[in-house]
Amino acid sequence: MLKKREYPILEFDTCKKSFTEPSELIKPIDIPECCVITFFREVVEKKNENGELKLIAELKSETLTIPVYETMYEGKRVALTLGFVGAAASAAVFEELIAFGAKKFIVCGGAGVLQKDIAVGNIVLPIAAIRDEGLSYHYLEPSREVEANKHAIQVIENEFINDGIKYIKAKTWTTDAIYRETRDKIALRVSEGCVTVEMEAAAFFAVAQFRKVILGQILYGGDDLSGEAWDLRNWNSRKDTRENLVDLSMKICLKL
Ligand SMILES: O=P(O)(O)O[C@H]1O[C@H](CO)[C@@H](O)[C@H]1O
Ligand SMILES: O=c1cc[nH]c(=O)[nH]1
Repeated sequence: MLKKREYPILEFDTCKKSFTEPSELIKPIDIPECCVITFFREVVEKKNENGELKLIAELKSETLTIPVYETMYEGKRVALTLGFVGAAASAAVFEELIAFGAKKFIVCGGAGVLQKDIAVGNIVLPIAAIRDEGLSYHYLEPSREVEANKHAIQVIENEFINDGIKYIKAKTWTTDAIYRETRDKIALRVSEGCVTVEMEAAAFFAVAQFRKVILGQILYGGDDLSGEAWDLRNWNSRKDTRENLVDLSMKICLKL
């Protein structure tokens, strides 16, 4: 039996096998090896309306169904689907995609910025995430941070450099509690080297390590938490940034 610790979240189980093992519950499908998970729903919907996507699966949960599509990028098959907001739900979607047979992933989403000079739309490449969420503690021993996959970081950077895309390489703060981002917590995370805050990176990195699949994440600067008051900056209406990022993610994913 597991040793009881003061806090349940620290009771890490080294046993790799789950009672609910995804590979025993979910049958593999004919899914492309490369899969882009995006949080930009309107971009996926537009591609679907334009007839660019083929539905290959549906990930059902109690409250909503996430479509999994396949598309072609420069003559190659790539899967395209949506993330589910929050570490726990995103990790479940990710597990199911792995069980289907996908092996290489790029995630693209937005994040709050903790540094004033990161404009809306600026690209951030997270190299590690501060584990201020719960999900990753079920996959990896407790630690402050989880690193992103080094190969994925290299491939993403090569593409940014080749395409002349400016980017910031830094840590991100993954939180479960969007409405408990306090001044002092923001200052602490900045002192630890974080430039963004979001809700999924630590979970994606932890599951990827545990399942031995390749995953890289690309964020773009959204709302601003670096000033006196929170500034929405209309970040989620940046149509072009979001469309370009999904296409760029497909291009990079096929190079992983
Ligand atoms: O645009 P996305 O990637 O969803 O980013 C951020 O916005 C959501 C919170 O509103 C969380 O998912 C967080 O990570
Ligand atoms: O998690 C998040 C995402 C965007 N903006 C925030 O302040 N927090």
